[in-house]
Amino acid sequence: MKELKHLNKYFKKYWFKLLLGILITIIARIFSLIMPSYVNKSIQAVEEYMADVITLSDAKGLLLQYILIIIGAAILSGLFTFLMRQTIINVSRYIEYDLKNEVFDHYQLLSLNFYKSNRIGDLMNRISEDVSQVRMYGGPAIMYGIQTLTLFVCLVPLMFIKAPTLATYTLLPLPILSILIYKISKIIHKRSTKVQEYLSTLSTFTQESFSGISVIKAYSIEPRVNEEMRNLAIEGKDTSMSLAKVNAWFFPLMILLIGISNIFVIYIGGRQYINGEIETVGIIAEFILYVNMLTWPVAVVGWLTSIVQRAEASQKRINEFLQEEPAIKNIVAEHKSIHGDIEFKNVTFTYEDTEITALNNVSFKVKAGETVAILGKTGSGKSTILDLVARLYDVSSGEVLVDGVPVQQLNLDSLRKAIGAVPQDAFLFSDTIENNIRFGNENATHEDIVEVAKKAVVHKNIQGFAKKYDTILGERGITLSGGQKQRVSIARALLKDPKIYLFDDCLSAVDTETEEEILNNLKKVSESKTTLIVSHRVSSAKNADKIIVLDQGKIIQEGTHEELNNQEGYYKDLYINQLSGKES
Ligand SMILES: Nc1ncnc2c1ncn2[C@@H]1O[C@H](COP(=O)(O)OP(=O)(O)OP(=O)(O)O)[C@@H](O)[C@H]1O
Repeated sequence: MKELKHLNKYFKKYWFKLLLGILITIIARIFSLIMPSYVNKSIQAVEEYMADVITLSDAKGLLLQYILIIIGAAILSGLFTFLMRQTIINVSRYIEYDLKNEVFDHYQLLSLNFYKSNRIGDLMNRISEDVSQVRMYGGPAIMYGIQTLTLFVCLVPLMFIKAPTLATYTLLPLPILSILIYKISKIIHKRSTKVQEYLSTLSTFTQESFSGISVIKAYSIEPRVNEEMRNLAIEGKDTSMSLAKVNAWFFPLMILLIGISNIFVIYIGGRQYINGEIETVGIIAEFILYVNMLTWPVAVVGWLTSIVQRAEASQKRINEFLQEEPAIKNIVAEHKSIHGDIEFKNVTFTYEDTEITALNNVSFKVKAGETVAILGKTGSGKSTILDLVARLYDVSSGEVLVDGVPVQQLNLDSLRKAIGAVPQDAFLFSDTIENNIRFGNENATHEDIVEVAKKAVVHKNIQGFAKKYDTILGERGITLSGGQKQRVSIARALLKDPKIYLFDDCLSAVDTETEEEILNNLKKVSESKTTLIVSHRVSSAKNADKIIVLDQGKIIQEGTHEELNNQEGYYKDLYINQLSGKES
């Protein structure tokens, strides 16, 4: 139960509703207890009439009175059972909602390293499946727990007062039922976990098959994929069958044990009645009703134990992530407006997971408003520079300064709000094109969006779609070509109108003519903005105020287009190659 202590704050938050729910549960159970004794009384009244103790009209009057009481108690018990679900189950839904938000908010704080070291499926499972398991503890477990406790506290003593020997025999099979249900619940849990795991494998497989359908078709590997699918289906059938088999035991077992209890009641009760140890046959009917009322709560004891164990295991997994400290911490509370000067001072950076030193003692300065292009072979550390400016990672040694202040000492929100980043693989959400661009500025009007789309040279393409700016983009924007996606992503950054632009090879998928047009537009837009452009093309770099060439994490050349073109080296070779149309 140690892990579940995390939920205490939520129980405190909803204490009133919870307490009310507990009271209502107790009242609902007490009303349900009224019925069996009045069934007994009704039979007793008939017995008395048959023995000529009371007249027919007295018997009728008594029966009517008892029936009305039974109906009234059933209605009240039903009403309170409804209210019980409305309070306790509602509280569990609130807790589920709060916990999901808490986990999600925490996920948002965690840095990229966390996402790399944990699978997305695992993150999703903890926020959905595990939170649902925990909800069962916050709702059904409490509700059935209180119900069972109330019934036991009220009913068992009542049964012993009415007929002690009969009560002993009636209750005898129930603990066995409880233990059996507990054991079966555990097996059910194990097997349903396997089914869950299987389902997530299946969904990953199908998702990949559909996303990669063009590769599958191009390589003509449909038979292999079909075979894999067939094997997965067989595995799915086997795991589901093994779950169904054990599930099939649940209710028959319950019915068997209720049956045994009922036989005890009838046999022992009948003998006791014949021997005159119990005064009325109505007691037998009353006890049969008690047995039926007790069966579910007794079965629930076993079920509850396994629910609590599962909730504990799930909360443990949730807590593991909640206790994860964000690697990038925002230690400065006050916001600051950013001007746009950037400086790298002897920056070395090693990725923790791969231990690759992406940048090695890199130093350079960019004045606010300047444009700097970063070139170099693939894997030379270009994107890493942009990531460090946005403080997606913290440097291993050296300093990244923005406006002369180390980025760690800037408010993270201020820093990131001042940056408009266009990543290498433009990510678009499954939403309209307009909303995807609006991401850059929630308050922008349609006209603003059209204006930036024009600057990013994607307006004409968008106009070509039937629904224009309202075109919904599929998962990862599959309805757009690579170049269109890049340009929508550029429009999004332009709309933000930030102080610093970080363009990461974001024109790689557009033709050189469009590239030229976009670059001209960007030049106008970014006149007073600090701009870092990562590229493989000289055409994107030649107009920059400064060009930096990286190789294996080190700066090997630095200067303007003219300067670098006048010295032997990577830049000049690249320029000549690209001029003559060859690929570098
Ligand atoms: N997220 C990451 N985790 C671990 N290693 C990484 C990560 N990103 C990059 N690296 C490694 O760091 C080195 C520099 O990568 P970076 O992406 O900065 O290069 P790049 O010059 O932008 O390459 P490209 O031109 O291909 O985009 C590479 O060796 C790469 O494998």
